[in-house]
Amino acid sequence: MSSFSGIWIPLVTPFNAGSVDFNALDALVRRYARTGISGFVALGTTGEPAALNEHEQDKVLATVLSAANGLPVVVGVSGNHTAQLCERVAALNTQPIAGVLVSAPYYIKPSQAGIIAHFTAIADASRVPVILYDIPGRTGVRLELTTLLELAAHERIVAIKDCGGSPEKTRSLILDGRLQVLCGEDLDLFNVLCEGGSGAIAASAHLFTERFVALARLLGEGKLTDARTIWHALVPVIQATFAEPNPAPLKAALAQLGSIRNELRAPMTPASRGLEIELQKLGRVNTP
Ligand SMILES: O=C(O)C1=N[C@H](C(=O)O)C[C@H](O)C1
Repeated sequence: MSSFSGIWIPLVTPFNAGSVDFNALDALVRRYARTGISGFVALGTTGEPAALNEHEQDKVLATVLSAANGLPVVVGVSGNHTAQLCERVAALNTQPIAGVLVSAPYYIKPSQAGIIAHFTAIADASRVPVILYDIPGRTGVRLELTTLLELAAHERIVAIKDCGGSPEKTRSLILDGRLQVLCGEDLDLFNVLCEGGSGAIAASAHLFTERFVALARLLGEGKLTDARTIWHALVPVIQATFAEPNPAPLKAALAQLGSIRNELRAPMTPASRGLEIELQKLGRVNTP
């Protein structure tokens, strides 16, 4: 059975003078692959996939796969045209990927029955595991608990990236036990892992990655006091990472570290100067 647990990094897509910076992406992935993370998400929300054409998306995936050093790679898939997404997933299945991370159809607000049919069609079209991505703040549509429990019966739907905003729903899914629950709301990470979540897909884990890994390990071992110390130091970093639209703060922080250029594609804009200064201070405070 595939395991979606531990800390997964939903990678940023570096740019340089308007083009995708594949060298920077390659170097990032090689570095993170040595930090103890469980895997990567390519083309997740943080990777600005809507700003990439198909050729760029394919090349990003190829770059991540070749640099991941054997770590599993999940690919983000989003859209609201069920048949087209089934074709996309079937095409992705030809790649050595660990799964697809599929968000609910955005903008058009289908019924729960429509959502069940959508995910079922995609899971039927896939040979690799499907991770549901519940993020109503971005898609405009909630995945109700009954919907998720029905989808959990599908043999290829094995996990959820949970940004659903409902601790009760998260708890019910953990107790149900059929879907591995990956926290997708970084500030909820400590609580979700304590409740029995399997891990996290956390954009903020681009920063102080080893500490996120240690946090998950310590909580798994029941070492609450040590885990708390790490968590309390990470909270301001996570807050700053999401103080402005993701991935702008993250790209500013990674640029300060010299890993990438501080560039996004329109309509996304770079972090404000004030936040850049705050990120710089946090980097100094948190650097051992
Ligand atoms: O790219 C992702 O996957 C993530 N997206 C969330 C978001 O941008 O809302 C945040 C999460 O940390 C990972």
